[in-house]
Amino acid sequence: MDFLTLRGIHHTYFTKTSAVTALNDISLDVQEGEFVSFLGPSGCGKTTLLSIIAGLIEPTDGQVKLEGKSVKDAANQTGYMLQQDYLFPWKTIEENIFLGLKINGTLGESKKDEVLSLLRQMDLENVEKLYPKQLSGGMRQRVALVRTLATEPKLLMLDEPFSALDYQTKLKLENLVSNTFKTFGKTAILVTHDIGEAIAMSDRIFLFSPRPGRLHRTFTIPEELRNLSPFEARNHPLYTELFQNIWKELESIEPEEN
Ligand SMILES: Nc1ncnc2c1ncn2[C@@H]1O[C@H](COP(=O)(O)OP(=O)(O)OP(=O)(O)O)[C@@H](O)[C@H]1O
Repeated sequence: MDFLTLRGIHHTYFTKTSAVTALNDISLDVQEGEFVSFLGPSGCGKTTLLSIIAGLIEPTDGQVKLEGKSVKDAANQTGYMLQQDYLFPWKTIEENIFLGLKINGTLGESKKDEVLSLLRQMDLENVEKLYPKQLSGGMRQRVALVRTLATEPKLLMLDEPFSALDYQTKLKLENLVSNTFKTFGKTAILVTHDIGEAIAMSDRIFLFSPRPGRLHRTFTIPEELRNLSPFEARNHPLYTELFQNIWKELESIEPEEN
C-alpha cells in the first residue's frame, strides 16, 4: 500500500470578487521512508497542497489518504516545520519542545532524555534552559525541528524551512536534517524554490507549474546522489546535469490560464 496517496486534487480559492484555481488535478504517491520535494515557482500551489495534506485545508475536489485513512483522521501522524520557527519567546527551549508533548500526554522521563539526545544530534548542547532570543536563527530552526521530531510524526512537512537563513547555515542544516531523516527513516515532504536544495536532499522531486498549479514532471534522483550527503551531492557531476535539466524544464513552462 502507498503511504500517502493524492488523487485528482483540485483547489479553488474563492474571494469576494474572484476565484483562483490554485491546484488542478494533482495525483501522486509517496512511499514510506521517502524524502520528496515539491519544487516550483512562486504561486504554483506548493503551500496549498501541503496544507491539504496536513488536513488544514479541505480540497475543492479529490482525495488524500495517509496509510489508507483520511488525513483528518491521521492529523496526529503529521508534523509541520515552517520558514519561521514560531518558538514562544517567553518559554525556554525545553519548555517550547515539551509543550506539544505535554498537550498530547506523551511527556515522560524517557521522552525528556530522547529530546536531549535529539538536541545533541542537532549540534545543540546546553541550550535547554536558554530562551529563543539567546540563539541564532539557524539554532532556532534546529530547535523547531527537534520540537517537530519529538512528537514522532509519521510524515513530516517542511515548508521552505531554510529560506530565511544565510547560505552557509542553510548548507549545514541541509546536511544535519538529511542525516537525521536517514537515521530515523522518516517520510518527508520539502517545499522549496531552490533546485539545488531539492536535488541534494530528495529521493524524488515533483516539479509544479503555475496558473493553475499542476504537476509538471517527476524526477527520480539517481542512487549515486541519494547515497551522498547534500554537501557531497552538490559536488557530483550528476548534480550539475540534473540541475540543468530541471532548469530547462522550468524555463519551458508556459502558464495556461488565470
Ligand atoms: N487564502 C488565499 N486566498 C486566495 N488566493 C490564494 C490564497 N492562498 C493562496 N492563493 C493563491 O493560490 C495560488 C497558489 O498559492 P500557494 O501559496 O499555494 O503557492 P506557492 O507555490 O506555495 O507559492 P510561494 O512559493 O510563493 O509560497 C496563488 O495564485 C495564490 O495567490
